[in-house]
Amino acid sequence: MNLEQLQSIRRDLHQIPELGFQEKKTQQYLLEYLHRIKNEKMEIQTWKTGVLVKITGRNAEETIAYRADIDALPITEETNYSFESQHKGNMHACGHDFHMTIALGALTRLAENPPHNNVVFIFQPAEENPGGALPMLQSEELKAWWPDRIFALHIAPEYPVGTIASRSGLLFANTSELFMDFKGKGGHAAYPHTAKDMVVAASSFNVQAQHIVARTVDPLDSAVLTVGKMTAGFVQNGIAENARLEGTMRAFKAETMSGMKQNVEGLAKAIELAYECTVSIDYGSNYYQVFNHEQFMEPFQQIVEKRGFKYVDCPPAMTGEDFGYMLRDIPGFMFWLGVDSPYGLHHSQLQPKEEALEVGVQVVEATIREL
Ligand SMILES: CC(=O)N[C@@H](CCC[C@H](N)C(=O)O)C(=O)O
Repeated sequence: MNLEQLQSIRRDLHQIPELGFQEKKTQQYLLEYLHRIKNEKMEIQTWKTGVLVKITGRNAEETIAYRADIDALPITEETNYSFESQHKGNMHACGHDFHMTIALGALTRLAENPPHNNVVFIFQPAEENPGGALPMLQSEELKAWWPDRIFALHIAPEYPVGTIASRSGLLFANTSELFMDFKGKGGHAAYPHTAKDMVVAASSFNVQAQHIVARTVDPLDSAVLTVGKMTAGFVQNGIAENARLEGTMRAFKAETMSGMKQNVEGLAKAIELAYECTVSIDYGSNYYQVFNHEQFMEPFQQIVEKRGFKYVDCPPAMTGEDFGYMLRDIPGFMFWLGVDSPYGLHHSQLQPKEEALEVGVQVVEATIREL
């Protein structure tokens, strides 16, 4: 498969972004492609909206797996691509269209010329939300094809095409979503003393919550508390009875995350008292840290450099990934693939360079054959 074919697949997938566990068209697209190239070495099965493919190795001693996530984000695309999202309000703004295309490219080459060992390709739903990796790990389908080793990639807008970045040990943080509902008393804007204003209560929570990272987390440790969405009220001259904050917390250490949750709960109680309201907290999905197993990193670096690409030993990031659960249970690693976009992950104008597709396919194929 050449770059033109990879681009064509990526552009098809880019137009049909679907949220976690709703990836029906994406699954259909993957299955149609896989059945077109299917041969006697390949087996295909589905799990919810995901797909698993096994290629039997020539002389298999073990099984290596490669995981690609397939879901998209509720972001309205602003790239002006001729092939922009046909699902208004959803976008492949985290590069999962790239991840799937690279998997299909490597799979096609390996199906034509099978590797020594068995390989399982995992097209996993719901990475962004609510998390597909953990239930997939517990599924009969994956248990039947349980791999000995596993790896995955994520596109990296900040690195040039041809650069691969990773590290031994911690790569991505522990994460917890944060959903908070504030309930007070609505009223007329001109009579604030008769109401309990949840715009003020939720704003106050968000401003004060910034002290949690700044003043309760050891400066030599690292954590994040970000509210990405805030909704409240109905009208400009009314007082909002309800407000909702939606965010995420990140920490490199699990105990730091527990401490932050205690502080969030303490502050919520203080807001209840101060603003005479009720506050409920839901932590949504929590992802386990991505921790790369040391034994793979040196051989992987050699595989990358042997193909003429640049390997960078990078610092850990505050991104999260439910692939962390897979690495908790199966030895392996994850790496960043440079795609050189002026706009970052989760941005409505993310524009990864498509030349990186070929780099990804070469590295994934070579890793499966040589690691
Ligand atoms: C690589 C990446 O961007 N992953 C997402 C994972 C989201 C986890 C969860 N929905 C949360 O927001 O905590 C990320 O935002 O890092």
